[in-house]
Amino acid sequence: MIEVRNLNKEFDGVQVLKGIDATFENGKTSLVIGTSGSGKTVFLKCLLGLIQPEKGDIIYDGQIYNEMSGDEKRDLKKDIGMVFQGSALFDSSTVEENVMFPLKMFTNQSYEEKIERVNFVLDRVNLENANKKFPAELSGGMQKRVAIARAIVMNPKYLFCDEPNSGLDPKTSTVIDNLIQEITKEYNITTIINSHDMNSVMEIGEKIILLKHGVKEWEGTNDEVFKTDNESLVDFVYSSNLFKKVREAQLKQDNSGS
Ligand SMILES: Nc1ncnc2c1ncn2[C@@H]1O[C@H](COP(=O)(O)OP(=O)(O)OP(=O)(O)O)[C@@H](O)[C@H]1O
Repeated sequence: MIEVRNLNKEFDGVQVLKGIDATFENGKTSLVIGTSGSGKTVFLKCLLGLIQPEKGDIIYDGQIYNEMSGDEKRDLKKDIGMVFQGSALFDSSTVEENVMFPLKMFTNQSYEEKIERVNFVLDRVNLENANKKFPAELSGGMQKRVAIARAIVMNPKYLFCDEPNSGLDPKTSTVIDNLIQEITKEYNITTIINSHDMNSVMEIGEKIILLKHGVKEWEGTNDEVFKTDNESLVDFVYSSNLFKKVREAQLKQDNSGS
């Protein structure tokens, strides 16, 4: 579980995160949504320890980040898996080498132990025969699977994904979303996804946090999205005509049922 309390971050006097409070539970897929520039990436970078907030606490399973020793912070890094926007694979390394990288960085395992774990996670993301391929030989969806395999190879407690569907077609996006959600439940991971993909919101948003100009504007589940009166959320969702129609149909159905 990750708890965020009164998180504040500013750059050159401009406040980009304004007193964010949030709780992210393990075994659940939480989405942080919001328009471009709303503060999603800065928020994720604060959680990753890449940016130091001026004020507020980030608490990982009861441990306050700012009170951790250097060793504890290093240990925490091993517990965090990250899927970057655009996959961020090493182009000149094979799939196997890409996925093995964190094990080489953080463990003293033998080659046999490492390759056993690599094969296990590749199998888990349905990439059994891709060990010796290079990223350029794979489709965008397959590259994303490799990125997920690499993110979970250390058996993380926390999984952060920055726009995991960017560049993917809607069908492949859904497959990747479902894979992330399945893995989250299977291994009881606390998963936080930055997204502006409404499909993802509706498909896997067990908890959704809407940021607007650095403020937490709304919080709820995917079931609650279409019933909300929150203007900012409606504005965000209504930018897609498809969802506008779905909401109208949903409200009509609810009204006729009551
Ligand atoms: N290192 C930085 N220095 C100065 N300003 C920054 C820095 N990083 C982010 N910002 C500013 O913080 C605000 C929030 O940016 P952020 O990247 O978190 O938005 P976002 O919601 O992730 O947008 P997008 O969906 O486009 O990725 C923006 O106004 C941005 O210009």
